[in-house]
Amino acid sequence: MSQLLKRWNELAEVKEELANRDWFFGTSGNLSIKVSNEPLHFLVSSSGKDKRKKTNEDFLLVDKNGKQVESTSLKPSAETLLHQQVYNKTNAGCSLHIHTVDNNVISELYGDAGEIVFKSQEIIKAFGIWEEDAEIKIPIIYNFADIPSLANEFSHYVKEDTGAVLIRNHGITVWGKTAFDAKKHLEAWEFLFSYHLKLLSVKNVLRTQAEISI
Ligand SMILES: CSC[C@@H](O)[C@@H](O)C(=O)COP(=O)(O)O
Ligand SMILES: [Zn+2]
Repeated sequence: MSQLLKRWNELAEVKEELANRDWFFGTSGNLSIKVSNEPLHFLVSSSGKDKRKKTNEDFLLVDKNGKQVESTSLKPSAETLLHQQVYNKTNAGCSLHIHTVDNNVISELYGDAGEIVFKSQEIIKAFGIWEEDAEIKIPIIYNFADIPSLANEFSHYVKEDTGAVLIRNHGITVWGKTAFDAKKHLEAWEFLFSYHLKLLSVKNVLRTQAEISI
């Protein structure tokens, strides 16, 4: 099997899993996977498609400048520039972007602080951090409508082969050495966001109940 087909199948499998989690609301989200280093070529999702559907037009091959390698009527994701930053600046092999209600709410709650820190959660081990009471933080950047400005802001946080950035009221982009790593990190981040929001809302209910019973 060619490297291209292998990577296509790998990305298609990840896309299907994220779709099964219902993480592609209203055509949002995009995915990419590196196919070769020299020249740098990666598969990226086609723009504007319903990512829950599986078709043979789901991805197209682009180069380090985000240009189609072969002539096609398909348009690369509107956010291809962010994926380019990942492959041009690191040795990552896969980059995933999704919009969820939880990641949007977290980004709005902590957007002014510019980051959110999580600690003492077992799932932090999914990021390869094994110390007791470990901390992990994710930066939150402004959602520039102009994609080159967004990609420029995003690039300040693209330093290692794995990482993640929250874009305020937009979504999360996670990258990793492999598709397996990127998906694992994405799931761990969404777990942390969901846990945190649930904890805040339960605490709020308990506080209200305590106030009523005074
Ligand atoms: C309809 S979601 C908004 C889009 O502008 C974008 O943020 C997104 O995630 C999907 O864009 P796409 O061009 O399909 O990759
Ligand atoms: Zn998006």
